Amino acid sequence: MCNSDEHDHVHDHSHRQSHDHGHCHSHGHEHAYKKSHATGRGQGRTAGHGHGESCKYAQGCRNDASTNGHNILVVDPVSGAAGDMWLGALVDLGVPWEELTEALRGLGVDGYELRCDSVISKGIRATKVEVLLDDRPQPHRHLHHVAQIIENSAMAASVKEMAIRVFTRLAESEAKVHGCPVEKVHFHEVGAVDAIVDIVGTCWALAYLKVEEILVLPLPLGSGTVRCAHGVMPVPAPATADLVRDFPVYLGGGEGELVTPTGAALCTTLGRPHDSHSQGMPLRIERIGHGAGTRPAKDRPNVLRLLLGRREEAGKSWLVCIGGTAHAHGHSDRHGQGHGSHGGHVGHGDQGGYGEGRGQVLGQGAQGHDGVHHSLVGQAGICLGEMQRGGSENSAGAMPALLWEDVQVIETTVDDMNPQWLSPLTARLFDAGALDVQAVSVMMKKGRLGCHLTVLCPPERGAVVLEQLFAESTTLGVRSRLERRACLDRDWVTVTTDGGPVRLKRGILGGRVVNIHPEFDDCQAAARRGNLPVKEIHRQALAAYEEERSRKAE
Ligand SMILES: O=C([S-])c1cc(C(=O)S)c[n+]([C@@H]2O[C@H](COP(=O)(O)O)[C@@H](O)[C@H]2O)c1
Ligand code: NI
Repeated sequence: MCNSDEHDHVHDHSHRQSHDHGHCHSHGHEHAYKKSHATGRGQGRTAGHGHGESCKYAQGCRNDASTNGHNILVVDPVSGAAGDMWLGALVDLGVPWEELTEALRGLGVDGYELRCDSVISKGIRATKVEVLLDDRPQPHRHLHHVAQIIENSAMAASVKEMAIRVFTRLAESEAKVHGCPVEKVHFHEVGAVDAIVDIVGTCWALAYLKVEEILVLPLPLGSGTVRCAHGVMPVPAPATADLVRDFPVYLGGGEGELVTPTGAALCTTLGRPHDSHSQGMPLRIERIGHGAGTRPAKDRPNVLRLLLGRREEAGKSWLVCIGGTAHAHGHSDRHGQGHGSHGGHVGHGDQGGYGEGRGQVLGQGAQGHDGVHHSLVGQAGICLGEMQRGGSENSAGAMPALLWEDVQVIETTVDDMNPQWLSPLTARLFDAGALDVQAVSVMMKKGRLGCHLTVLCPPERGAVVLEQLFAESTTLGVRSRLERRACLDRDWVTVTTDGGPVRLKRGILGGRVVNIHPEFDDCQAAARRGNLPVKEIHRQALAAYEEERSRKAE
């Protein structure tokens, strides 16, 4: 889809293509039992039924994000992901159709009508959104034209930014694939409207729902080939293959093209992969939406499923077991989505502070060894119940919210390492991003005195930390787990002692100082400067702080 003299093939992301989420088929879904409404451009032209009413089966809209935790959207590509499926699923979640179409009309793009139907796909009710083009000719649009359309609209700046970001990635992938500069990429006349509606509509809807984080489950890429304007292309389509780099995918999962470039651009630009770091994330599912694709469902519903929930930071938590059934101990599949870990949480209540309580596990999205998405809607093993976090977290009402974050814990035990190497090892681990390094002496087999090392690091530093651990120690293997840690807010105040300035680190909970600690390095430096014992400087620093506090209180 590059518009250049030397490279002139037409990029027809077109309604008239015959790909699987194909846009040209009238109603490929099994059975449209309620025609909700359609709306057009211009004077709010209505086609279909009941313009002005909401999709009857869509859940009531709500955009009242509460203050505790944040809104998270889990993308479950049951049968793939395409732009129209995204939009359908969001409407199904409760995004009001009238407001969405009104916002899209504000783009000033003519020549199409939008349609929203409630359909049944393999026993699952879903919302199907279609962009129906009329005969008006469409201009060729390059990335900058699309960006201009979006910029000129009255949408919120955040929506514009998101949509342009998605389009830019799409165009960059096309440029890479077709070997042309990104400015030469053009969105073919028909496909451009489709993509504009799907991408801008999706970004608008995500902002409407106040979604703050998007997690994407492994994407089934499908198989075979897809026919488009310039011939037959392999599945995944080249742009899709480029866009899903760094995201968990699996080959197959159904015949034909399951993830389109637009669907891939939305998932991978706005979301992050659901991986070991988000396993076990406490989440309360509030709404579920299904967006239907066009091709007829075969062995599973042809839907994209969106789970909208709240990632909770304190108090009651729900556990979503994604990528596994509700086993306490299970197996892991070849996609690295462990099956057992969450069951372990529920059974033992020993990780991340989640107590035993009444376990709530939603098993879904399990993948078998053949790489096929086994757990279909309707087969998902759901054993739900409320689960309380253990310990002081239960008293969420009384205790101010804490900031919870993921932390990776890496452990190893060695009995053959020169203890002198511990010091450089520790330094390297900190350089690699470790938050803490602990070493304890342990008696190991054959009566050998060894060393048990525990390294804490942010999950994203895990790989680099591991590399250093293997490079600088004699270990042949490590254990790793993801835990949750809660930290107090911190700030610094500086006081003057007889040895000079010393900073004090304060720990703050709900606006109250609950911890205060003179920084040891500062105390040591001040002690040297003032030729005083460190403990004296420590005492002076606390006294100076107390004095200042009392003075301010008066
Ligand atoms: O026509 C061209 S150049 C074309 C390129 C690509 C690449 O991956 S490159 C893909 N497609 C197909 O177009 C349809 C529509 O995709 P949307 O994302 O716009 O829905 C789809 O089948 C692509 O594989 C066309
Ligand atoms: Ni292309």
